[in-house]
Amino acid sequence: MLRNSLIGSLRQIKPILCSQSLRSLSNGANSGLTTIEVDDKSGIATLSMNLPPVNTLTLNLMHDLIDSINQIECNKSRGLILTSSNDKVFSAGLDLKELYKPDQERLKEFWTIFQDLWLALHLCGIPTAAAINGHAPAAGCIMATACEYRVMLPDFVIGVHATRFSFLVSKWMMLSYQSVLPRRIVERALNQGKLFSTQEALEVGLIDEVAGSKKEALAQCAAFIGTFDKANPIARTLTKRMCRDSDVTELLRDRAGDLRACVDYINTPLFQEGLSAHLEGLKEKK
Ligand SMILES: CCCCCCCCCCCC/C=C/CC(=O)SCCNC(=O)CCNC(=O)[C@H](O)C(C)(C)COP(=O)(O)OP(=O)(O)OC[C@H]1O[C@@H](n2cnc3c(N)ncnc32)[C@H](O)[C@@H]1OP(=O)(O)O
Repeated sequence: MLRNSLIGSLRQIKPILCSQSLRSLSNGANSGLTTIEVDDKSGIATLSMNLPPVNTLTLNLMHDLIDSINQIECNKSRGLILTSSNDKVFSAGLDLKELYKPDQERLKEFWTIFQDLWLALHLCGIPTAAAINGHAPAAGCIMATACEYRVMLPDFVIGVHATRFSFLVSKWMMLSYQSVLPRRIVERALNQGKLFSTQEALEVGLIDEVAGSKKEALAQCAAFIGTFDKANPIARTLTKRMCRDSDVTELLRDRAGDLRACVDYINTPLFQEGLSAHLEGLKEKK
């Protein structure tokens, strides 16, 4: 019953490209904000975000990421490693400019594609890992928590600091955080708007390992993906999705409701004032 409903829900977001032959993965279908490199020996695909200066999740980057995840999954790569081609920032999270005094239709599209991206990553059938080679605040952290394993480089920060700017997060974003960290730590960190240093993130279990360089991080992610070699891939995928069922059901059950709540909240003076101050703060930093 659970499995059938899960498979039913998953069909809604199944990649549409799966019937095509995609042995040589390219980003022809998107606008080049991501790159995919497949290691011929291991069969593992590295998906890099490549939107200077800080990989903000714009509509285009999110579209590219979804296309790329679908391509990698359809091509039956052995695993997916998400990383950044910027050596200081993994991702700065959602594009704040899209949230400030937004055009209402575009905001709806923006939030819907963010939901799609999280679902694509969270339910990706193959093993996933994040090589976090730079700062990963807010939605940058949420993307990393949607992966199955996290390796991070030293001297960066990761976490969801939304409350600092009077932002809230959706329940499914919170559940993503909570799928990695104990609830009491999530509750405290969200309420504090805490960004964890690499070392703190390791100590609480937000990340699994620290790496000395990006090359090492990619190797550690690949080693994690290799740990599934003895598992039957279909059984593994179904098991992963069953384990994640309660996290995604919250969103799949009422995507329209989540969209409405978020759009309403983003339009409040509380949110808009907090965002305006945050954007000023980013400018003044210079
Ligand atoms: C009651 C029921 C309610 C139900 C639920 C309601 C839910 C409501 C939803 C509300 C939305 C909440 C969603 C939150 C998720 C998010 O992801 S929001 C994004 C948050 N991200 C940030 O705050 C990160 C901000 N950036 C930084 O901290 C730094 O840039 C950095 C540490 C990532 C990197 O620092 P550095 O390398 O020094 O670069 P900068 O000089 O700071 O930045 C370069 C350049 O980029 C601009 N920029 C940075 N981040 C963003 C961003 N997220 N969006 C847009 N632009 C960004 C920055 O301003 C610089 O621009 P200029 O060069 O000055 O033009």
